[in-house]
Amino acid sequence: MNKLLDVKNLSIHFTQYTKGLHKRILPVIHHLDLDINRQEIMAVLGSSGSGKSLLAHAILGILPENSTVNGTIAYKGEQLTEEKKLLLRGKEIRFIPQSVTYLDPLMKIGKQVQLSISDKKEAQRLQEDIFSQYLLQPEVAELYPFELSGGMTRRVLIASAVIGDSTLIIADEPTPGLDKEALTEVLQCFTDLREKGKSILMITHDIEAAMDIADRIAIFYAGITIEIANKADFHGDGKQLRHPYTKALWRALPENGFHPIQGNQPSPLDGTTGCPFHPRCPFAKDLCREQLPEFQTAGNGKVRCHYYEELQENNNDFKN
Ligand SMILES: Nc1ncnc2c1ncn2[C@@H]1O[C@H](COP(=O)(O)OP(=O)(O)OP(=O)(O)O)[C@@H](O)[C@H]1O
Ligand code: NI
Repeated sequence: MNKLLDVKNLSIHFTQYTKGLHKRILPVIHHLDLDINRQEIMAVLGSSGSGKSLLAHAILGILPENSTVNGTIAYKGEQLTEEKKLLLRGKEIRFIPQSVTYLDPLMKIGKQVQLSISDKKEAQRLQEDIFSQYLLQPEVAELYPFELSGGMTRRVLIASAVIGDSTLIIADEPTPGLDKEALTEVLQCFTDLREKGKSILMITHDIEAAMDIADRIAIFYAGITIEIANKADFHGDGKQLRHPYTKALWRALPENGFHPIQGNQPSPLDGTTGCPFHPRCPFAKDLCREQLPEFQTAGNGKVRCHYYEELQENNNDFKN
């Protein structure tokens, strides 16, 4: 079976208690769908707050206590239960966290990396090997997290995630703050890992990095997957792209004319009905305001838009 991970209709809400102990339910993710094949790099694109990190945390089983998850996550064809997540986390499924605060500030770097190796006898040797592979000087093992530069910290986080036998690597924003050279290095490291048979879920804001190395790209908007496209769909005038938001993201790139997108993504508390993009969509009709579109197969991708076929045909008239 080619499919490694299959997330269907995932929703997450948080239960909060406000002043006077009033209970409030905060629905932050509604309909996330995502699948990853073996030996594939799947990028997840979406603006801040669209639910990218929460999806990663749901797969890993590290969501906060006050969260409730619905929907299904299958791994290798079987339901990924909380017990299984605990068994696989840090072993078959590895995580490169978004925040460097995941490193223990009081533990030397070498020791921290060794913690992720199950064969304790081999831990030091493997850690030294991986450091040389990631161009980290042996002395780095003796440093504390605050002594590392941004680029070095990223490399340490990546090195500890790829050490040993993993099948799926989830990288949450692995590239911000890197200079061009370090960025190329990190992206190359991901394509090497794919060559070695691993699958990678790469969460990013960087559409260009995504297009550089991903096989497919999933686009999230306000906690909903609105499109899954092949890398090849991102070219020319964007005609192959299906959702108006994806088309708008494409057209906002400097090389495509820098057409900005007006407005903001709705917050979970706005109570926006229908398609979450409708307040910003120049093509929105009554149906878009009333009903959330189904996530449907469209060519070799998927889209959640009532009028995507019409839009694909009239791509050149696209205005925003
Ligand atoms: N513990 C929490 N309690 C309440 N709301 C939360 C919690 N964690 C996240 N959220 C909300 O869920 C939404 C999605 O958050 P998430 O961290 O997944 O976004 P993201 O796409 O990773 O954004 P960024 O690009 O900024 O990292 C946001 O609106 C966020 O405020
Ligand atoms: Ni995030």
